[in-house]
Amino acid sequence: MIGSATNQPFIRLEGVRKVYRFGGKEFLAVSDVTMDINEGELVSLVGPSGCGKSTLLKILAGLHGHDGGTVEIGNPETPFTPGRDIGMVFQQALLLKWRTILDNVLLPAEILGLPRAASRERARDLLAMVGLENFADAYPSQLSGGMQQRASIARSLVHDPKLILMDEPFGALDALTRERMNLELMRIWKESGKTILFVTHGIQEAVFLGSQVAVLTAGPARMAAHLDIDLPEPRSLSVKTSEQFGNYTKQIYALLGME
Ligand SMILES: Nc1ncnc2c1ncn2[C@@H]1O[C@H](COP(=O)(O)OP(=O)(O)OP(=O)(O)O)[C@@H](O)[C@H]1O
Repeated sequence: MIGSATNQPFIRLEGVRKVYRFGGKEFLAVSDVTMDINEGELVSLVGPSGCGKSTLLKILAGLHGHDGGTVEIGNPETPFTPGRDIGMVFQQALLLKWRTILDNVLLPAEILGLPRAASRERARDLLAMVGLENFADAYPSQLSGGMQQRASIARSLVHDPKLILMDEPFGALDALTRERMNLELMRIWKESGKTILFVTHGIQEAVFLGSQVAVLTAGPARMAAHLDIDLPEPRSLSVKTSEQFGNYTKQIYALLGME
């Protein structure tokens, strides 16, 4: 984990509120979310379905506005340019089927008009980092779901963004592949040093991956807690059987009223 040289957090959310308006009606999706996130953290956002996790991610991505509170990203040491500095990973890999894996990974660099040769080199390095170096010229249909999701993680990193937003990236994968992808993501996070926000329904997944876990309660989203997760490093799957891990998951179940 890289620490920020400044005392100012990388992300500052203060009393964030979001109202959806449709058909003359209003729906309060996020009522009051306050949290600070330092650079280099992997923060899991966990909470029940419909509690506003994706909405919060979309606000951070600049895809949705907010109706109250403040959202600030960046600090004097690490300035932040919204269109340039965000990488996104969704539940589905959303690869373009007519483009090779390498060309899919290159897409954000192309859209941003980054230098071609350097981007290709970086894309190849990223494919190696996610274990797909031999699939650069393959097409998405030739890859398994887990491999496609690894390609989409490489794509989210190709333009070297400062913030990666992940919305249930492993939700569509089978249980074993999901565990393998958790280990992969852990390694990629350590290697890249990026700030990552990771939305999940999975309490175990949230604790296993997060350096911090933000717990949101049911709609409208409110912060129930923001926990620091202190588990032995490097984390391996066996940590899930430890008492410490069990205590964190129990605490989150209790916060969600699911004891
Ligand atoms: N574009 C929209 N217009 C109106 N309501 C919306 C819109 N997007 C989301 N909502 C509502 O806002 C609430 C929060 O949705 P959101 O997708 O943020 O929740 P979530 O916690 O990510 O859910 P899930 O875990 O099931 O994906 C839900 O009740 C949803 O119906």
